[in-house]
Amino acid sequence: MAVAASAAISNSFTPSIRRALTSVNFFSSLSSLSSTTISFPTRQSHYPIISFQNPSFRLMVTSALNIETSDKVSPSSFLDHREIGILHFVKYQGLGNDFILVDNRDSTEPKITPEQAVRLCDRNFGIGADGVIFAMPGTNGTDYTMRIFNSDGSEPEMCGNGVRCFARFIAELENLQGKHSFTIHTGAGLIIPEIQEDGKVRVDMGEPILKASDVPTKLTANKDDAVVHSELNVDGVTWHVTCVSMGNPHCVTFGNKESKDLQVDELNLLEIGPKFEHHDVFPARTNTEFVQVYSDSHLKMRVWERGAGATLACGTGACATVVAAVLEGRAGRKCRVDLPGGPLEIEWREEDNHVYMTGPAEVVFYGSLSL
Ligand SMILES: N[C@@H](CCC[C@H](N)C(=O)O)C(=O)O
Repeated sequence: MAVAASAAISNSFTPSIRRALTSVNFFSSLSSLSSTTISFPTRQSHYPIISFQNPSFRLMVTSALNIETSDKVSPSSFLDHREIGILHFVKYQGLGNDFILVDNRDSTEPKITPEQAVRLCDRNFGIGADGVIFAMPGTNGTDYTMRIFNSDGSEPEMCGNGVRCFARFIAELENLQGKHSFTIHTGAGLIIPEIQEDGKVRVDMGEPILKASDVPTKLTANKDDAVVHSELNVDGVTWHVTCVSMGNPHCVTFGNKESKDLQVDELNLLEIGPKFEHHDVFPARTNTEFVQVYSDSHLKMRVWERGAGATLACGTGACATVVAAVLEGRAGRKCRVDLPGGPLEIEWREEDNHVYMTGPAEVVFYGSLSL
């Protein structure tokens, strides 16, 4: 079985990668090893090859770590192959929030189902990711459409770290270098990422939605139409919450009646997170951000994501956090938000009411699978 799968996969690689694999007798090693390292005479000095044997799908990945470019083989030549039954993907991460990116530009139907996404996202039995993202044809005149499945198979409207990865993925697919900007249709409307010269991606995330019924939350609005610093009882503890949608719902808290200023490292996120996510005041469930204020322009945040649990970062969550901090009078409009996976720069601009997010997005590895 392993050899058959490997043979199919081998055809998906560029000739130089195939030569390298063949030269170390890769295919016979696949049936007995779960992990091995291969020297590559191509664009990478050492290519760790990891194979997963799984009854429901077969997968091989090639790591993109330690890249030393030495010839003309480009990642897009790998992605260009289109064998029937074989799905190529690239795994990306934005501050440790990781995604399986699928080239879906030839169809408006996602190439994998939510159920398959759950299996692929599994960190023990699959590739491991917080979600699967599809790069699709544009809608209403946009360059592209982005759809995403969370690791639980649900489909959110938007993903901030994901859209930075999406922009880098498009640049790779289209073989673009340097500064580039795209218009992307998402469930949260038009999103415009711009790849900067340094490789980071700055994203116009649009306007935050504050109207309680649109977030959505059943909590009563107390500041115009918005829910700001409102009391929410979660498992006997009264938390102060501000509700913000960045296309997807967020509940932001800086503390509760017992501990007014949170020490976010002390939180038991696994216990408290799901109680917020499934609270009956959030009809579409919610993402929750627990925030500590360092200064007027520096916040620290941990997140419990709807449909994905505790992740290392959440872009829409960082945006919602700064909006909530401004509404509660805790910080200015331009902040650095520290997440477990690293910092994001966020600005809620007064001039256009848009939120701008800047941060990294990197390839982790390339892979192929037969579903
Ligand atoms: N990690 C993402 C958010 C992904 C969607 C979220 N889990 C939801 O269901 O709304 C981000 O970086 O924004």
